[in-house]
Amino acid sequence: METEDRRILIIDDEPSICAGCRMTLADNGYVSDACSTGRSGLKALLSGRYQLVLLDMKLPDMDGMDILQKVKDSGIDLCVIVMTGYASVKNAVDAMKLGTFDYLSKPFSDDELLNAVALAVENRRFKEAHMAVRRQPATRRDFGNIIGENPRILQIFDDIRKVAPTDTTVLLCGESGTGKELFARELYAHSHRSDRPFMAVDCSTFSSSLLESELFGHTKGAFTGAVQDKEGIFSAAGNGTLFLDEVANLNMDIQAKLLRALETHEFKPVGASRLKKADVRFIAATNRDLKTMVREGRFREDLFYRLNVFPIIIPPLRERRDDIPRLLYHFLRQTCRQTGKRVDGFSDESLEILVNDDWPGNVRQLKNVVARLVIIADSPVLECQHLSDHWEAGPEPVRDEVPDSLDALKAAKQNLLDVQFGEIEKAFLKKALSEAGGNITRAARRVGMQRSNFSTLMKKHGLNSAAGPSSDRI
Ligand SMILES: Nc1ncnc2c1ncn2[C@@H]1O[C@H](COP(=O)(O)OP(=O)(O)OP(=O)(O)O)[C@@H](O)[C@H]1O
Repeated sequence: METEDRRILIIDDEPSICAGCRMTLADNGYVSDACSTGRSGLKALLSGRYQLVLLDMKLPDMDGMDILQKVKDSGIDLCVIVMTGYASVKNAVDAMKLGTFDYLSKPFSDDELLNAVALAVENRRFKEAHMAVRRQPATRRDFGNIIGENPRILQIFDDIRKVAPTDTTVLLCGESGTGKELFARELYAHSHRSDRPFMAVDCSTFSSSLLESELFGHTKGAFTGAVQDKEGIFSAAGNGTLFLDEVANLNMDIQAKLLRALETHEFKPVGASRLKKADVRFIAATNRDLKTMVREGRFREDLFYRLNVFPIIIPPLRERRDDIPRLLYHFLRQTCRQTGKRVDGFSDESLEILVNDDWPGNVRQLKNVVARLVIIADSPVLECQHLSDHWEAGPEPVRDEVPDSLDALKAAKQNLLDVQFGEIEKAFLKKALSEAGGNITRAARRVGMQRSNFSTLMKKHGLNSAAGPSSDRI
């Protein structure tokens, strides 16, 4: 974007902003022009000469949103950085929904301007590179640590291959145990920062005050017990990658500090008066619906858009059942190696039950179940009998984060009840079916339910009538 044919346009009615930006950009090798009205700016943009625009949202003759909409309608592929006052951050977020890449809150520093432009340039290069390169057929050869051939997993490998070489922030979303950390590590391994540190922080394991000092460090005397300066994870990550797990657990105060770190790559240790720089690549993960949290006012909207630049959704295991046999055999071999025990495989019947299970704890639960089955196995083939032994050991607890508000506590309680009640409900259906020899009508009658309700519940739990005598819960 530094060359003459890839100019930057600044549209702002304040001459001092235009002049200041142009000077800073010129000092750093960028070529730019400026327009002081919306109409002249729009005309210049529609000429197609510009690939990046710094756009003021409040112009005397036109609204910035109208300009954005018209450019979008024209089909011109433009990277937009919105410049806005603090009062209109909401407006800026709306603009992001129209395809805006970034926003700068006025007044902004030269560094903030240059950071935003550099990110936009990098994003542009990334998009161009991948438009030019023909899509490679999905292959899993270079993802040796991850077991999966399901099309949605292969698509994730493809996405990781594309996004890993950039410094773009990635948000991994998926239920607990789906493999978010594993995918984060693969992303890191495929990035140009793979020879630098990978630091993982579980945001749910620290109290808010401790987390701030863990992340950003602290100075001596910053709080009781801070007997010396301490480097935080941001500093320790050096020029590496920071994996923020369970990012939904950050409180509002730390969210604001993280937002600054994401925007300016600057952070302030607790008790320090000066900002420090950190050139870190961020990967975040969540098992919560951040959009809902934003709607409920529990997660900052601007931080959400900052994190959600490149979301990767990891499906729960029950939505990729074709991978279950591969995972079962992978963990079977792994446990056999670790324990020195010889178990060759699963009987067809037990495999079918395992494949049809709901796996609320996803791959982590499956891994633990296989380990337990191998340990208790007394024959080279795992039979249904072994599964029922496991079932008596109780369902796998689903790990969850420590709630940080009354609402979150209630949601956690409901979640736990749903999971545990679901298990009881399923066992109840299986028992009734088993006692009725697999006959749905008789099973429903025995427990005093209408057949239609009974069979709806069976569908909910993925049971068929054969799930009677032989089918036991894993
Ligand atoms: N596709 C997979 N292939 C092999 N192992 C996997 C796969 N997915 C997950 N695992 C294993 O399952 C366990 C849980 O994975 P991981 O910790 O990455 O999940 P997570 O989504 O980050 O969980 P949480 O949200 O609870 O932190 C790990 O031991 C991981 O190695």
